[in-house]
Amino acid sequence: MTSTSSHKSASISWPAPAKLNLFLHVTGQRADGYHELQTLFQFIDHCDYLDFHITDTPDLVLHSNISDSVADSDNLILKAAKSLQRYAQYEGGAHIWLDKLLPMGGGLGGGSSDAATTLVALNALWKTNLSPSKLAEIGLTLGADVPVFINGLSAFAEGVGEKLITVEPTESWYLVIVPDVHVSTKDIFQDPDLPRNTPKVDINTLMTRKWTNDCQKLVTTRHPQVANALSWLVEYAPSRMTGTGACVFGEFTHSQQALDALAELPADMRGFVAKGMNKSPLQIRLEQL
Ligand SMILES: C[C@@](CO)(OP(=O)(O)O)[C@H](O)COP(=O)(O)OP(=O)(O)OC[C@H]1O[C@@H](n2ccc(N)nc2=O)[C@H](O)[C@@H]1O
Ligand SMILES: Nc1ncnc2c1ncn2[C@@H]1O[C@H](COP(=O)(O)OP(=O)(O)O)[C@@H](O)[C@H]1O
Repeated sequence: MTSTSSHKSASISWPAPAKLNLFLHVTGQRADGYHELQTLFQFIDHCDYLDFHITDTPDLVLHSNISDSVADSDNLILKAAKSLQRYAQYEGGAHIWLDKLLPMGGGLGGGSSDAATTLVALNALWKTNLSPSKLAEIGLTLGADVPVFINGLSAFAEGVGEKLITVEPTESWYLVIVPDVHVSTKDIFQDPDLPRNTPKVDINTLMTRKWTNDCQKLVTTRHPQVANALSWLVEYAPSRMTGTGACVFGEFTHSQQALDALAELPADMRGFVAKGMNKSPLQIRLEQL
């Protein structure tokens, strides 16, 4: 059930941060059609926020500012809450408030992050006490990016994104541009022009190699808005796309450099400055309980 009510519980919000794919390689395709990836995930301090009010009755109710664009039956927050309730055979429920601040479908992983925050927060509030690895297993059924958000640490990922090794890339400052276009992950992975056989890289070479995104060429060819954003951004910093797009990010050493570039952003582009974080804001919130 969705309500557009603006009423919020008094509890302190739980963050659901965005991620960047600092690089993204497509290394193969599985028999079920899914693609094998190698990627480097880092969180940024730009988040959605969720509030939870637990109830004795089993209803799960979502109050959100995206109820017009995402139906309840599709919303990963309700799917996550239902999965946990079912797995743990929990008899109560929850009212959940979502303050959606992250752009949707931009390769920042907001939907997966909302799902991860729901699993982590309700596991704590319902006292269902599932281990992080069990939560990640439940999360993986909702989206390939959910496990890294549950794990809460920057990671080199393989498989479809579920095999995680913790790494600590530099916590740079990023100028993220949000092109005004929706890129369908499914369409990109179905396109015959997507390169699918990048040789696997060795974890020991990660930090010294040039970071690239195998989906970028295809997405910029299909979507001039993404190409325009990148050609503007590369004048200021090393830049590339996150996930299957559409967002692109430039990497800066100091916040002021990123803010100076943001101040020059053409009027027809939208963007924000964020800090890379190797420990996610969700993990930090959890440790404060
Ligand atoms: C590419 C990545 C990298 O972080 O990010 P996003 O750009 O979505 O954030 C993710 O792995 C996205 O994973 P996930 O969020 O589960 O993808 P979905 O939107 O569910 O995938 C839509 C469709 O894309 C295809 N797909 C997705 C992931 C993958 N490794 N191989 C695929 O072939 C499948 O056909 C799937 O049905
Ligand atoms: N809570 C949610 N927040 C955002 N998108 C959601 C949510 N639940 C389901 N979705 C669906 O997931 C799609 C992908 O969302 P998102 O995770 O923001 O992008 P991406 O996978 O490109 O990083 C959205 O277009 C939307 O249809």
